Amino acid sequence: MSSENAQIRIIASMPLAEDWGKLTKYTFDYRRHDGEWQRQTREVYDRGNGAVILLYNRRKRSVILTRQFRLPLFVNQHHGFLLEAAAGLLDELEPEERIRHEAEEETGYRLEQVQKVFVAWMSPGSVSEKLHFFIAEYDDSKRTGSGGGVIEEGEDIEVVEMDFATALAAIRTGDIADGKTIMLLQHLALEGIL
Ligand SMILES: Nc1nc2c(ncn2[C@@H]2O[C@H](COP(=O)(O)OP(=O)(O)O[C@H]3O[C@H](CO)[C@@H](O)[C@H](O)[C@@H]3O)[C@@H](O)[C@H]2O)c(=O)[nH]1
Ligand SMILES: [Mg+2]
Repeated sequence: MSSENAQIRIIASMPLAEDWGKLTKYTFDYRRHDGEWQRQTREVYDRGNGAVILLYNRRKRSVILTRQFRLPLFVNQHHGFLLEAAAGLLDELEPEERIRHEAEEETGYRLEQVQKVFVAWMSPGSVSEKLHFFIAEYDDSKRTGSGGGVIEEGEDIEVVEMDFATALAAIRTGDIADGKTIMLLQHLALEGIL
């Protein structure tokens, strides 16, 4: 973060919470397009950057998803069990290294080749996370275990193999409702990969 440039001056930062993630209230001066400076405050939630991967199989025309409980949804009028592409926080690792590790931990597939497709900010008004998107081909020979995540960390991940057509239909019905997962499924369709 640059604290000062021609258009932005950070005036103060006040930690509101420093626990799992960091919630900070920033006061900054912003120079508007008409040249006037305006003082503003914004809360920023920082819990690091992340990576996500969609596993696909051309022959079976299928994808590998995970289903796990997500508390933030549960407290916002959803049952909480969300279908998602495998994802994780970087924790100091390079995105490609992290996502290979995460894919095996969560889905049980060990992938040699992963392809980076794009980077996106998923909630830019409040969350600082930058998310790195990957895809990779899987087949049964790459299966090393049953996945499921790390019990000690409270993970209880169900691995779901789904027809690609069923997954695309599930976006329309709302059964797949996770942003990063929708983006990767649509990427496979748009690029004609599946
Ligand atoms: N103690 C504690 N543990 C937490 C907390 N939040 C998450 N964890 C634990 O931290 C681990 C995070 O797992 P990852 O696989 O690394 O991340 P994720 O939860 O799947 O996904 C996150 O990253 C994605 C990609 O950046 C995001 O898309 C997703 O929203 C989420 O933040 C899990 O074991 C989870 O239980 C918390 O507030 N307290
Ligand atoms: Mg995860």
